[in-house]
Amino acid sequence: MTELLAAPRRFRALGLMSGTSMDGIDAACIVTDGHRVLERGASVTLPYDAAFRARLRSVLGGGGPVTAVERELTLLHVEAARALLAKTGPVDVVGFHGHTILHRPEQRRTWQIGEGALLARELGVPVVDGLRVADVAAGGQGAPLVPAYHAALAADLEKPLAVLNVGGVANVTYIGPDGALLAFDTGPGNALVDDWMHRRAGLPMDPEGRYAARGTVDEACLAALTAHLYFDRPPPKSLDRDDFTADAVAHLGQDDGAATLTAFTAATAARAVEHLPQRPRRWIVCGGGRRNATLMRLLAERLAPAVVEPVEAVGWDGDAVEAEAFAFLAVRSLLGLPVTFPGTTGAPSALTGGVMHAA
Ligand SMILES: Nc1ncnc2c1ncn2[C@@H]1O[C@H](COP(=O)(O)OP(=O)(O)OP(=O)(O)O)[C@@H](O)[C@H]1O
Ligand SMILES: CC(=O)N[C@H]1[C@@H]2OC[C@@H](O2)[C@@H](O)[C@@H]1O[C@H](C)C(=O)O
Repeated sequence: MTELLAAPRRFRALGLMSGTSMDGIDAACIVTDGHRVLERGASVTLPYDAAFRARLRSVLGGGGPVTAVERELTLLHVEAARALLAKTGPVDVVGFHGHTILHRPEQRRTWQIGEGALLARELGVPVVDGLRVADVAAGGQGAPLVPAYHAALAADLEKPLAVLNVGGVANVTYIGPDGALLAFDTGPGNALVDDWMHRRAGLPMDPEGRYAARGTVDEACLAALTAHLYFDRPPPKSLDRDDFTADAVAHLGQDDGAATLTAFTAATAARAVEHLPQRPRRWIVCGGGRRNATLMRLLAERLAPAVVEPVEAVGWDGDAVEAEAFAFLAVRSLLGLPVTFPGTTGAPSALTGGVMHAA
């Protein structure tokens, strides 16, 4: 407590995120008082090699031994954090997401692997992890967590506004004219397309959406995919990476499959509108999916007349938003401020969260 009282009002914080795409670790620094984003600093990405990605994939679901992969994942986070600290200089706290290997909020289970204590020891900086745990224990979805940061970043932007993150899974944050938040996972992001490209073309993704652009959307398959009851369910709601499969497109050719799965992501993100209190006039898109030109075109078509643009249009860094968010949430945790809200995770009330590991 004395330590907390002595702590600076402005915190330099470093956030670390290993997302559902399993493409690597994003690390970013910000300066914040836990309410406002006072400065956004440098960021780095440490990509996973194919062999580690395969090992990480092998522990998804949590059915087998995870210790060795968890250790390796943590040491890769040490490497990513050190690379960033070399650019930014020392920080007060690190926010560590870890990697989600299981997410079953209806069973009050969510599991992010990563050893916060080891990371804190190696870096010599206090680490906050376990940011989803208290929320899920209280009956919340434990996700999405980033909306509180979207709201802080969007403080001066015109509302209502929708922020769409297209990572492995896609999630939306709606910020109403009064600042009220409504957030949920909309459906698949890039994960199904990535897996499809991996199987059919040996590629980690559909670069810029070029394969999807050459293909034709199979409307019957798209209808079968979007018939899933998840999309009718009102929020709060969240997804595990592998809640959807590409089985419905298995018989399609490489390009038509990519086109149909990309349309699936766009169609379900657009269906989020059904659950929003008002139609946003502007959608800003972060996450790797904003680099997929075919996806961006389909989103613009389905959300018209709303404007759809990458978050760079408002000066944010679409690759760093999630890592920055975990820096922000770590500071909020340190200050005992809420990190989840009834409108974001369905938490029964605004809740703080996170587990602190001393350096
Ligand atoms: N140039 C590109 N063209 C097409 N797709 C791209 C491109 N660059 C990145 N992507 C897509 O973005 C994905 C990575 O996105 P991102 O880093 O936002 O995901 P994440 O942080 O793992 O996910 P999550 O938000 O689910 O935690 C890649 O797997 C790929 O599908
Ligand atoms: C359980 C889990 O790790 N969920 C991720 C996933 O990836 C995107 C979407 O699904 C989102 O709900 C969440 O990540 C971001 C960082 C979040 O919590 O806001």
